[in-house]
Amino acid sequence: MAVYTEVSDEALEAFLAEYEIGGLLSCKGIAEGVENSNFMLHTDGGSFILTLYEKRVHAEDLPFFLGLMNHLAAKGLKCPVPIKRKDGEFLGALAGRPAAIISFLEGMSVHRPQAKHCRELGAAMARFHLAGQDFPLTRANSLSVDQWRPLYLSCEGRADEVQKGLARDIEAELDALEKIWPQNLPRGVIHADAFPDNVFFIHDELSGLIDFYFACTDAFAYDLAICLNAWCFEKDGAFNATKARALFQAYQQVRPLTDAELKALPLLARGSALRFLLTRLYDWLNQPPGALVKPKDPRDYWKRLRFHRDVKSAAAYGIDE
Ligand SMILES: Nc1ncnc2c1ncn2[C@@H]1O[C@H](COP(=O)(O)OP(=O)(O)O)[C@@H](O)[C@H]1O
Ligand SMILES: N[C@@H](CCOP(=O)(O)O)C(=O)O
Repeated sequence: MAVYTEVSDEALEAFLAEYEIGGLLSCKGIAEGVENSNFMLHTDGGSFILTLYEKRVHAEDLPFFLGLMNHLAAKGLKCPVPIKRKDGEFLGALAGRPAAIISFLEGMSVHRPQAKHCRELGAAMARFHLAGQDFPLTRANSLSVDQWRPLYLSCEGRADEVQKGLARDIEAELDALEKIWPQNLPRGVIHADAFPDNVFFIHDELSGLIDFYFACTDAFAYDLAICLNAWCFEKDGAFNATKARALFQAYQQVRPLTDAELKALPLLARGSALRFLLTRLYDWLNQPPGALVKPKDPRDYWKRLRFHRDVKSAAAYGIDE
């Protein structure tokens, strides 16, 4: 369960007194999620999500994340809105952690995405990329190519504990990708974690994106490569070209990809697979004793990485070049 920090009733009451959202009716921990402690909050003013930011979120990045949600919502994108405190700030502190309240978004994530969901996602990602273009803040991607080797080294040569051969493959991939990682692609604000658990639907219609806590300034096509890996592979690891085609077609109807972006896609997909392989590997090898959050299996992303290594062009993803 993703509640790492407990909150006392007294501390919560004092925290809520800084807002104008009415009195507390209930507050319950939310089981889903990996990174932060989340609570479902009901007050006289409505339903909200209370988040206490944990290990991977740095306090100095929070104005970017919260400001971005506010900016996107103002532009009509479906996403939570951060709630302002009486002092005009989005961010406060609770139980020794930075904390914020955001609006509750109706909808449910889909466990087995179909092509129609990928189509909805593609259009939403393109709208998101366009809506972020005049967001004034920037944030470097702290999990991009230059961070992958340090992340791997922090796993202390233990990759083969997960599966024999993994270490050799990761090292070869790092050597290759560090040399040929695409530069100068169209860039702007990307979500960087638009996995199915972070996209809500109501009756198969996308009702909003959540969890902007990996958002950063990077290549738009890299964001799509992340979606490709997260949405277009089956549970058994098989690639589904119909879903990929739906994702890219819908994206391109709103924001056409440039030739350079199309050419770079196989590499971006490899890099995206390596990025999630590495964070999952780290979490797998560093499970805190008694942790209730089950780490995700890094091997799923190893399979994706090997798939993309053999891809020669974006045509393999169902895109007409
Ligand atoms: N604005 C929101 N509206 C409704 N539910 C939300 C909202 N934000 C988060 N949640 C719920 O909390 C869960 C965890 O949120 P998430 O931001 O993904 O956490 P983490 O960053 O810890 O992974 C989500 O799966 C969802 O159930
Ligand atoms: N999406 C990442 C893990 C981050 O979890 P989230 O709940 O913050 O999306 C992965 O699948 O490795």
